[in-house]
Amino acid sequence: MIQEKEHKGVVFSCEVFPPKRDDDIYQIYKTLDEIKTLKPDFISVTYGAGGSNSKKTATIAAYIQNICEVEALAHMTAVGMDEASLRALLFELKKKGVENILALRGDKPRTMSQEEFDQRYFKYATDLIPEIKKNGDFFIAGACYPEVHPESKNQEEDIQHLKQKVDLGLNCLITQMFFDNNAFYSFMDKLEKAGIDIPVHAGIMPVTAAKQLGTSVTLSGSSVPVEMSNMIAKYGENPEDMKKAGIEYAVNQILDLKKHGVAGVHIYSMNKADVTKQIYEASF
Ligand SMILES: NC(=O)C1=CN([C@@H]2O[C@H](COP(=O)(O)OP(=O)(O)OC[C@H]3O[C@@H](n4cnc5c(N)ncnc54)[C@H](O)[C@@H]3O)[C@@H](O)[C@H]2O)C=CC1
Ligand SMILES: Nc1nc(=O)c2c([nH]1)NC[C@@H]1CN(c3ccc(C(=O)N[C@@H](CCC(=O)O)C(=O)O)cc3)CN21
Repeated sequence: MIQEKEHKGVVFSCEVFPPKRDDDIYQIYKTLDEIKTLKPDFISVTYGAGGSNSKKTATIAAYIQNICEVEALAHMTAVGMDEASLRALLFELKKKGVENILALRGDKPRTMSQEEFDQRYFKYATDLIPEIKKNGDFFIAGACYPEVHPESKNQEEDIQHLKQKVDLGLNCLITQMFFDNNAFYSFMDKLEKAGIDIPVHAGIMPVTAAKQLGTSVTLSGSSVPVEMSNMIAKYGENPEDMKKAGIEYAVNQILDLKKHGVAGVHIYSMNKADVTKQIYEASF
């Protein structure tokens, strides 16, 4: 199980996603074999929209936990689940030796109608956490939003909901990606005022290709600082230079976060072992 308290220094973790095609599973194992040499404190695995990938998430998490011998954090999204499917998935994870879960509400899957989404069984991550606790002794992480969740009216409301989530017994938080560290620092001040004192891991997305930014911003609503748009304007057309600049941007973010006493850094690796390795080596 992830043991935050015993950890000395800044916790380092990263994130992979299950391949879309079943026959690409060996590629992700190869990626994980490379990432594990960095000895991350944990590696998280995303969960396919609506549960289509839940088997793959559990399989990959088991590989991380049992073959790589790195703590695996399995993402779990409530949106397509009910009590029975949740229990079955928890049973499956337990059986595979996976003890850490990122409890998420989840995005609306493309294949789900708005009506189905509105009538979902678990409304929020807050509904999912007690169900997980009922079914075993898991380490539970949650998501948080330095620049406010896109569906929230304002930051006060968003932090109130976050406080409810934390009070249900979360062990740590992982932030949505952000490109402006000041957004994170001001968020952390507000969390302290709200009495939220569990470790917060800063989510860093290396933007190593210009087209990546569009998808990321659509998902997160994160603001793009002028340094980043300048970087894309300057290097966007040249893949090699863009990759270098994107890595450098992430490294600078991390070095500054460490100076400010961040508890952990979570790299949205996007299955790119070489990018993750370069960032790790330059910043840890
Ligand atoms: N896979 C990942 O690593 C990450 C995924 N996400 C995605 O972000 C989205 C949101 O997921 P979560 O943060 O888990 O959702 P959440 O359920 O904690 O919050 C979603 C929205 O509902 C509001 N809310 C929360 N609890 C509420 C309550 N009890 N009553 C009324 N409103 C409430 C929040 O303020 C927020 O606007 C999902 O689409 C998730 O998949 C976000 C960050 C990381
Ligand atoms: N709203 C939201 N949903 C998520 O699933 C999510 C977040 N936010 N924020 C944190 C991480 C980041 N995640 C991401 C970020 C980017 C892509 C993305 O760019 N996907 C592309 C291509 C991926 C590739 O093959 O390189 C896609 O077309 O799916 C996917 C998941 C998953 N997580």
